[in-house]
Amino acid sequence: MRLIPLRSADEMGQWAARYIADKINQFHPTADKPFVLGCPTGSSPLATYRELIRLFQAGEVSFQHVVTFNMDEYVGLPSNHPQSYRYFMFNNFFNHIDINHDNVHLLNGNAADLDKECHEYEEKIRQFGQIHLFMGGVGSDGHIAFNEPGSSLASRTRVKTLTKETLQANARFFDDINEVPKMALTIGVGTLLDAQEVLVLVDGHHKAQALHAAVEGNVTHQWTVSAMQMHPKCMIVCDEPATDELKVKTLKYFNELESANIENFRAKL
Ligand SMILES: N[C@@H]1[C@@H](O)[C@H](O)[C@@H](COP(=O)(O)O)O[C@@H]1O
Repeated sequence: MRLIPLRSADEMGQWAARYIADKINQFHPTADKPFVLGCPTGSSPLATYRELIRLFQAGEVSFQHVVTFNMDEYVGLPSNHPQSYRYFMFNNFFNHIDINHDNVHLLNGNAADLDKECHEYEEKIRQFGQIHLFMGGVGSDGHIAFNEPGSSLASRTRVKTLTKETLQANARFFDDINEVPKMALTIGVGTLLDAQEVLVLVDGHHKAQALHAAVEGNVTHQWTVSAMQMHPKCMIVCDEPATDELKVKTLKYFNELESANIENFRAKL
């Protein structure tokens, strides 16, 4: 696991966007060989999407041959609801880049048969072989996608009931906590572990315990982000407040490991 300790959420966005753009460009995607990107929603990836749009506008990356799969979606929200993850993705990202909308995959939280929807989603991912890079955020309770505490670390895409903590955390996007859907469709921890590479964004003091669990804790279904310790290629990008619960020694270790890369990245900004 790599940990990239940066200063701020904006800097995280610049790092992650540059990393994703470089990956796409190095892959040389074509219609027959698209780059498959996994996408999260939430406040954490906003700066990354903004920066990816800027890189696209500057001609530094194209999404013409990029296929996307989103991590999760609420159950029962109309697709044009401003808090649906479909709406979020088009509004904050897809409408501003050159992606072919046929290449966008989002779970349908209004499907008549939700289990079938989840099963078919996994099948669609398999048809592309593998997700090359899955970007994710983390909840303050350590959930990745909507894999709430207690989720099987071998889980696949399925319906999940959201915890009270998640409902409370996401209430800020709705007028009333009772409007937050109580269920969601989410890729599983196993789905994420199958990706070739995972990039996790962790920002803010309220995520400090989750970061501690991810980096210093044991692998446990209580903090599903900790499963990323078993991934052969996972990079966690964080800001300063998120490191509040890490041991000084841990932070020093990762700072030293990454200092040349971080200096190099800042020099190019
Ligand atoms: N299902 C989403 C997650 O995919 C997201 O990573 C997390 C953090 O959200 P935020 O980035 O807004 O803190 O919470 C939500 O519940």
